[in-house]
Amino acid sequence: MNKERDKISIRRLISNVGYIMKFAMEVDRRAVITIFAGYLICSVTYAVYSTLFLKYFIQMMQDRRVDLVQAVLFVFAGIVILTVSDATEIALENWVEVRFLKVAGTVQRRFIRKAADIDLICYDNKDYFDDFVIAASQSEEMLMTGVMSTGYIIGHVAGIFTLGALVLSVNPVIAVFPIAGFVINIVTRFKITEYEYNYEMEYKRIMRKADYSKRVFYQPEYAKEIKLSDIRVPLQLQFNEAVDEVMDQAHAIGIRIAILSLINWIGTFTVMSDFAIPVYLGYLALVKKSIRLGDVAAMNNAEEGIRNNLDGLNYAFVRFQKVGQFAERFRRFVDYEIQIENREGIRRMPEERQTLEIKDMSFRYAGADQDTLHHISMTIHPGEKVAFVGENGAGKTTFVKLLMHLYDVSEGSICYGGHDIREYGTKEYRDRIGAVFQDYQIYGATLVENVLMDEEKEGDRERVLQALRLADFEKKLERLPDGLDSNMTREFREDGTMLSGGESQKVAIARMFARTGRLSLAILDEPSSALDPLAEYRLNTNMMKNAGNATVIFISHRLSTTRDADRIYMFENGQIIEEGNHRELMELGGKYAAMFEKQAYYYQDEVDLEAV
Ligand SMILES: Nc1ncnc2c1ncn2[C@@H]1O[C@H](COP(=O)(O)OP(=O)(O)OP(=O)(O)O)[C@@H](O)[C@H]1O
Repeated sequence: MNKERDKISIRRLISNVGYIMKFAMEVDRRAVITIFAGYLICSVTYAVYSTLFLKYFIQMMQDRRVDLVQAVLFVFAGIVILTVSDATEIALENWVEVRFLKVAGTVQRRFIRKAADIDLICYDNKDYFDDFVIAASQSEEMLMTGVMSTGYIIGHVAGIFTLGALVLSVNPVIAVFPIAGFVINIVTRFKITEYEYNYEMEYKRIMRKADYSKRVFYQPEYAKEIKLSDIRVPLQLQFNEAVDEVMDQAHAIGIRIAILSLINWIGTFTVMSDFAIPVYLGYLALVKKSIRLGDVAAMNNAEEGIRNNLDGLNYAFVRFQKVGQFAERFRRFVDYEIQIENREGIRRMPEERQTLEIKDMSFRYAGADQDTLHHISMTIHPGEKVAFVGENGAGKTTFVKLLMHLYDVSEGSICYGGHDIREYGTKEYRDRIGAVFQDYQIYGATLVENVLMDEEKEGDRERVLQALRLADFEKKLERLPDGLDSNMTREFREDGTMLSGGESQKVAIARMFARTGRLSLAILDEPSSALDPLAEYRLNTNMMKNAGNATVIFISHRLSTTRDADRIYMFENGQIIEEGNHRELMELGGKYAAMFEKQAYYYQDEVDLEAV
């Protein structure tokens, strides 16, 4: 966690709280106004009851101005006022709980929509990512705290004004006591909150490491390796170190907080209220005889009320401080302007398949100190089958991510049909591209949804069946309990289907076949890495046969799969160092030829697939 980024000025803090309130009003104006009005009513009625009512009652009794019936009626009126005040508060608090479930739902819906649309670049930036995770996980709590604290503040300020007016009308000196207590309280409380907040941030930073180790020990996908290796040792060490560090921090901050709390308690409660006020009121009533018995009771209650309201105000401010700090992230998330994903474009995508032209293009990841791709140029005509090869980390996946417009290029351009792809609406452009990446996912949904990657509509089934057939998944499909409706993963169902690595990859590949009719460009990033040689062979033949007129770009480390490509590009350190078809590159006798020969040597015993 970046400490500098967490430091914000008081002005910014106030503006952040204002931002949260505006957001809350936008989501549920009625709830916010009801909360404010409710706390205002509770506070004023209680202030009136505990002072004016009591004062007149005692004075009437003292002066014997009332008979029994009047006294009973007066008491009854008091009970009614008190009941209204308390009942409003209780009802309000219960109502808020329920109402905020609705607010939370609305906020979560908005956040999920935004998170799904956020640019990929944000996932590469640790700070953005932290902002998003924290903003999304704490948004409801923060909104509720912000609104409730504002409600409390309105109530407390109204209470202080009502009671303050009464105190000032009797004896202004009495007002000094709660104010002095308030000052001690606010200074110490703010400091305590600052310590607590810093600790919380440090805790999150330190525990991220520990959480990682914990996650690794709990999750099934790590279980095999954990049992079969000693990776647990460094992870356990990491966990222990994090816990020790957190404990040291807690100890250091704990002592400071304890001292401040003591000062706070002595200053605020003991000296100011329990001792100073009663003594001063006693002096006024008994020695100076400047106030009456009713006034003593009313003043004592008023002072207590003012102090409680000031304390409440104080707590509300402290909570504001937290809300304001968290809101910094919330704001960054809500205000983040989605750049690529929501781009509408100024040009419609052409209906016909077009040439893809990359012109002197370079790319650098955000925060990186050098380019990952350098001055790449190439032209891919419609329907061509093109292979990208090269060592790990050479930049092949980055290049296809740029072709899919998941990032904007840093220099140069990518053109489709003669126009920069930034001129097309992102969604419309991507709609024509099918991609299977190395890190595809199988989702906790039915098989048919996993292939369509969309809701199922009428007439989709036949297409999905055909796609699964082409992806060589037919045999497995016959064995699935509910066929296309089988639930994948055990995320939500005990009896969910767990696919093997190769089977999952076939489902991912079927996604591509399910769309081939509509595709202009099919991208396969090592589509056959988890397949056995036979399945790989079938995949390649099916892909070439069924891609129709779509341009196919595939990345592969097994050079036996690239032989039939129209053109092969060899990547090295973010540059293209060789290009041509298999025969040309072999004749060139460069890096491709050397790599191919090395692989041929290792795989010479591989099955003669043409014969299968
Ligand atoms: N999100 C990212 N942020 C910063 N650097 C990245 C990011 N993704 C990849 N890189 C870096 O870019 C370089 C190229 O990675 P890329 O995945 O494009 O290589 P590749 O040729 O596809 O490798 P492989 O064959 O192993 O899949 C690598 O050095 C990698 O560390």
